[in-house]
Order: sequence, then C-alpha cells, then structure tokens
Amino acid sequence: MYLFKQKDDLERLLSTARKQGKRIGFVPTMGALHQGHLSLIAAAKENSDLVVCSIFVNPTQFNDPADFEKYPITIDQDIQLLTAAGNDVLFLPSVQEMYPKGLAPEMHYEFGPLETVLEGAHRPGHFQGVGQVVHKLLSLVAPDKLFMGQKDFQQCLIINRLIKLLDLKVELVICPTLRETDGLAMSSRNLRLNPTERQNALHISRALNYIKDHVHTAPLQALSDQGIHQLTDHGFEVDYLEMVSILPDGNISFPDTPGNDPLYAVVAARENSSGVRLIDNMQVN
Ligand SMILES: Nc1ncnc2c1ncn2[C@@H]1O[C@H](COP(=O)(O)OP(=O)(O)OP(=O)(O)O)[C@@H](O)[C@H]1O
Ligand SMILES: CC(C)(CO)[C@@H](O)C(=O)[O-]
Ligand code: BAL
Repeated sequence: MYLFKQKDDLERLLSTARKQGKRIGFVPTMGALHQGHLSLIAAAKENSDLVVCSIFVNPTQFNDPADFEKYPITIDQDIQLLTAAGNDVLFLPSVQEMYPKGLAPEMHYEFGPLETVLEGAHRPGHFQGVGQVVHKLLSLVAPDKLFMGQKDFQQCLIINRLIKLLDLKVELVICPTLRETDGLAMSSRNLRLNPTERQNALHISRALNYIKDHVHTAPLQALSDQGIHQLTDHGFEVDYLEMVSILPDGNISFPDTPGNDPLYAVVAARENSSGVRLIDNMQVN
C-alpha cells in the first residue's frame, strides 16, 4: 500500500493511474477504522481499479472541542487493517497540508434546509466543515466513485448536494451500516465506551428496532416519544429521535404517517456516563 502525506505525491500517482485508464474509488474517513470502514474499502475494490482511503480528523467539522480532542486515533492499526484489506493508497495529511491558509472557511456552501435540521441543528457549522474538507478531498482525488456509509444518513444527503453544487462527475455509492452482532452500529466513537457503557449503548439500536416492530400499529409521534423515553430511562440525553423520509429534491421530510416512501428512524443521543454522542438510523417500513 502506498502511504502519502503530501497532496503533490498523491496527485502524481493518481495522474499516472488515470492516464492508464484506471477507475478510482475513494473512501474518506477519520480513522480508528472498524469493519464498517473496511466494508466501504471492499465495495470500492469491487467497483474500481485503484482504491484511495483518506484518514483525516477534520477540525472544521467539530463543533464540540472535547469531541475533537477525544476523537480516537489508532493509526498503526489502521495501516495494518488497510494493508490486509488490499487498499491501494492511504492519504494521511496533516492539518497544515489540508488547510494551508488556516481553518477559516474559504467559502460557504448553500445546502439549504438540509443543513438546519437533525445533525445540523445540534452541531452548528458541522456540515459546512464536512463540505470544506470533502470539497478539498474530491478536488484532489477526483474519484470516479465515492463510497460512504448510510450510518451517516444526513451526511450522505449533504454530499449528494455538494456534488450537485460543484457539478462534479463523481458517483456517490451509499453502503449499508455494519453492526456488531448485538446490533450496535459500528462507530469509531464506540472505542471511547467502557464495557458497561458499551452495553448501555445497545439501547440505541433497540429503540430503532422497537419502532420498526410497531411502525404499522402505533402513531409515529407516539413511537418516537416511546423511543426517546427508552433512551432517557437508560441514562441518555437524546438530541433527536425522528421519523423522516427523503424528498425528491434531496431534502428531509417529517411525515406524520408511514406512506409508500422509505421511512427512517434517525437518532442522536449522548450516553451520559461516557459523554459519548452516537448516531444511528434504520429504515422502519
Ligand atoms: N457502521 C458502519 N457501517 C458502514 N459504514 C460506516 C459505519 N460507520 C461509519 N461508516 C462510514 O465510514 C465513513 C467514515 O466515517 P468515520 O470515519 O466518521 O467513522 P465513524 O465510525 O462514523 O466514526 P464516528 O461516528 O465515531 O465519527 C463514513 O462514510 C461513514 O458513514
Ligand atoms: C466524510 C468525512 C471523512 C469528512 O471528514 C467524515 O465526516 C466522516 O468520516 O464521515
Ligand atoms: N462520521 C461523521 C463525522 C463526525 O461525526 O464528525
């Protein structure tokens, strides 16, 4: 596996690969890799000739400084996992390499109402930060396909919109959420949970499964209220637990009743004893 820390070195290799007609697949991450990330690498390998993974804990998307400071970093293990998974190129830039002009926004992205609901409402500025870094990464890698996880439900919609705003040719491939055997969505932040907190975190996917089991027999509002109660009863602070659909224009709607469109329960909750904020979502109809 090639490991590049400088944009120039990465660009040189990619330019040669493109001249050879290779299709480039790209998997951006923040590291502390788990099987969920590796499933994206596997999907990229199946659908591309050259797979690039980036690991960069992007400071501009963290609204909570403590979350940034405590973000897990396991770079040696990440390199081993990527090598074993047959990843071709790892891009591991510094903050200076990604933001040579400093962290102040260079531009504002017009994401519209998508930016002000759910994650956007609870993490102000988060999606502008995601937009900044993904814009830079896509300009650099210029992949044919971009692989991202459904676990970050709203992020997928934001990136879809970013691709349209910038009129990029890249195809966004959304991959399913990988879960631990007991149902907990794999997440780098799970590493910050001790065994008791890790066990408690299971209540997130339980609440989503409860909603899925009752979606045709109870009003949606009652189900989200029940899900919120289940979580607060187990020591969570719930930022949101909502039932949503995706509108044809890529925005999010909040239906009162299940219709024909896919309906998703989306949740963000802080496990209070650890202070770790986790997100998850599940199609419930
Ligand atoms: N359980 C999972 N299954 C599939 N893809 C995932 C999973 N978790 C994360 N991803 C995807 O991996 C990519 C990189 O995400 P990231 O590095 O932030 O990992 P993460 O586990 O989501 O970390 P955290 O949620 O703690 O920030 C994103 O596209 C994300 O949606
Ligand atoms: C897309 C991303 C790599 C941008 O920093 C990050 O938000 C993530 O890991 O989901
Ligand atoms: N996986 C989304 C990145 C973040 O939480 O900042």
